[in-house]
Amino acid sequence: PTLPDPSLTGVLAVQKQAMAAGAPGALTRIDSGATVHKLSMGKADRAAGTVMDADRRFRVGSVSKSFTTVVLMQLVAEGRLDLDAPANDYLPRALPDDRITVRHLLSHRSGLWDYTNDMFYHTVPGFESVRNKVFTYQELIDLSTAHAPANEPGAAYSYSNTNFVVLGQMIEHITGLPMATQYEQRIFKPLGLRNTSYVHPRTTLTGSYARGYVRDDDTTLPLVDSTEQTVSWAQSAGAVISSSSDLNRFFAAVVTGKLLAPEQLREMMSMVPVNADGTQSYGLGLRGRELSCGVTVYGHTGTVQGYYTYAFTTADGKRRMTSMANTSNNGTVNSILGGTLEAAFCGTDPT
Ligand SMILES: C[C@@H](NC(=O)[C@@H](C)NC(=O)CCCC[C@H](NC(=O)C[NH3+])C(=O)[O-])C(=O)O
Repeated sequence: PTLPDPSLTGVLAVQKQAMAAGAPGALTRIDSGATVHKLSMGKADRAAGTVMDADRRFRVGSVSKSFTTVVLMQLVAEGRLDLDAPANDYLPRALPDDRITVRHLLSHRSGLWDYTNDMFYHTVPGFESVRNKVFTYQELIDLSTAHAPANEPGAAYSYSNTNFVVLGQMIEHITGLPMATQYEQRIFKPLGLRNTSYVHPRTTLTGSYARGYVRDDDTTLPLVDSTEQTVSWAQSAGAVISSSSDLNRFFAAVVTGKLLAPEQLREMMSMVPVNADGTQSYGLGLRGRELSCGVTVYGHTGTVQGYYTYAFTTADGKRRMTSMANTSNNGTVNSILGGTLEAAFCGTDPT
């Protein structure tokens, strides 16, 4: 089906509402065939008064999970591991349950507790206590396995950062190479993603970037500049830095088979509904969203201190959109920002 044209007034209205709800700034980039739309407003740096622009780099949070998945699925294609084998076959230290498979980790069905639930129970104190910390994968996994699992392996979808920390440890254990090298050699370099990097545990962003501001649980308190952090609490689950242009190019490359063989792409895009009306689904390290105009888009969302991201493409890669607002711990901003999907892919206005 041909998609309606994007509604640029719709994107601007969504971004304006996101700012009214507390985001210092917002950016959106739509690539529709050869046409590029770049929309931005507000501030990239509140103290300096620097205006936002759509080319700035930012922390993408869980969109990193799709990058980690591509690396892992390439290893599957190379015969280095089997999706339905026990994860314990490929780890330096066994998880408590041998029934957890690699696929369970990729689809958030392992039941492994998400250690960030405790780590960030109090948003700003939790952030301040880890922002300069460097964790090993094992330390994060141990934080998780100190808790009972959320469900039996395979029994339910329960989103957990722990799953993708285990997958990062698994990839390094199998290949003997750091995730940074894997991302660079298998994705960043082949696709020419010059504004994408994995610099864990370095805390600074380079080049032109947006600063991020996390909101305190006490919303009467000022925003906290959360731009510099190791993101060691997330690593292969959330530490990639990228840009709207690079994320649009990445997801188009994924769905058009530039990074994965057909069998592995089919596995990654085999979606399971995760909400009551089935409009939201999860495949392997990939979110699916069915929009009001009947099109399903594929990609990932991201939430890291100071940054909300939506990065999605149509199944044929012809239209893709990345949207970011530089605040977090503000559910209103996050759900408002999701309105850019409707504007970009269905041409609707949020009026
Ligand atoms: C949901 C999202 N997940 C991610 O991007 C991962 C990497 N982020 C998180 O798990 C949230 C960490 C806390 C953020 C903090 N929140 C709190 O501290 C809450 N007390 C904040 O909002 O800055 C996804 O998959 O789409």
